[in-house]
Amino acid sequence: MTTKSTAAPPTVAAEPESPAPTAKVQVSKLTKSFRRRKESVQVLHGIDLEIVDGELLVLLGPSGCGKTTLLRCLVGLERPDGGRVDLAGRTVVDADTRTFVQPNRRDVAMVFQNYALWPHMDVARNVAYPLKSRGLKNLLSGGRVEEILKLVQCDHLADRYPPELSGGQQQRVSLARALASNPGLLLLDEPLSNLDALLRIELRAQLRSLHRQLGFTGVYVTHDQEEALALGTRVAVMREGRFEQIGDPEEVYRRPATAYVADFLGARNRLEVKVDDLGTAEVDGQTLRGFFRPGMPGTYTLLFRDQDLELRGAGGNEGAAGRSWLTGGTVHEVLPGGNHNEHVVRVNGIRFWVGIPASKERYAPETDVELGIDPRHTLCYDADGKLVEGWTHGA
Ligand SMILES: Nc1ncnc2c1ncn2[C@@H]1O[C@H](COP(=O)(O)OP(=O)(O)OP(=O)(O)O)[C@@H](O)[C@H]1O
Repeated sequence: MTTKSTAAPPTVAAEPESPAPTAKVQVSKLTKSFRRRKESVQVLHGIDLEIVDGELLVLLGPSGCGKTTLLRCLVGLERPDGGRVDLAGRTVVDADTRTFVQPNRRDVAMVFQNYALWPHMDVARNVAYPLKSRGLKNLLSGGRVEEILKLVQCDHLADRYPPELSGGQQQRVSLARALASNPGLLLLDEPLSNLDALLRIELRAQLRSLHRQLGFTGVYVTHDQEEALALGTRVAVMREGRFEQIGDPEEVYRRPATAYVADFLGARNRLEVKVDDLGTAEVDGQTLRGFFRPGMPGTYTLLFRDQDLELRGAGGNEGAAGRSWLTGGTVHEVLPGGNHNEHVVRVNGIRFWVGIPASKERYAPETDVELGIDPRHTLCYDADGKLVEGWTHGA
């Protein structure tokens, strides 16, 4: 038998505290509106953000959610209406005191989607430009241009002009130009989105190792979730000018805090369910037993990633253990892919995308199928779109 102890809990020798990392970038209550015709449209709604030294924060979100506007406020190309920005302890924006430091007086460099190199300067002069304009003579004479061009594997292009370069080479050079002066903050606005798929992946890897080697502090804008997860030391998912979730990339991917984040990170298959007190879930006239634990009646949204769903022929009994099967499905279309064949399936008018490994059976259009769902690979959200934890025995 155990008895409750009334003794004071054992004391643990205090670890010597490591100094709290200081914020390199501190943004508070940042707001920004634009005038469109006669109306004012608010694009940033009181952004609060801290970025520590060496972090590469990725801003992820759909078109129009305010990612670029936030970057432009950080570099000084937009003047915020309200709030404050401190870079390395120096206030560069403070709406209350009407402080606004011009872009060339902030220690910030930016890489643009369209490279923005000076066409009349060769590569070496493009890269040297920020060193000259900031009067960084030591870096100039110390071989910084050659060094940084070598790092981005463009040293052999030093005397070429931008129009003579491929898109990938131009973007490497613009990265070298941005990094040349060791800026306190590097901003990257969809730098890879003009490149073809293979080059994107190659440059993504190169960017990651550059970040590892140089340890720069950066903010990287993209609407590509793979890019965000591959590059970010932290990921911030934006929605209509606010942060919906900020966190470790793995955490944001595994446990999206809201249905919006889950949907944006690939959980695009959706089932609305009504659950009774015993944990029995009704899905369009079908019943799922044992999926929910008892004692949490209500209406929930279940979200699934394509690769977490399974198919089997109608009336079949095969399939992985632990799955529940929704009957009455029909394969609508199949999109063959390299590793996965995407099956578009309809069950009672609800559309699902099911990614079946290419090594497994591929179902022809019009085949009657059942859809396998597994609580261990299901995300559950309440009526407000908030993540529900501990909703199933199976997870
Ligand atoms: N100068 C401007 N004048 C008026 N509206 C603007 C201006 N700049 C941006 N906007 C509007 O602000 C909103 C946010 O734009 P922003 O470029 O920040 O979005 P985004 O998330 O970067 O989108 P994308 O991924 O398409 O670049 C959009 O609705 C856009 O039309």
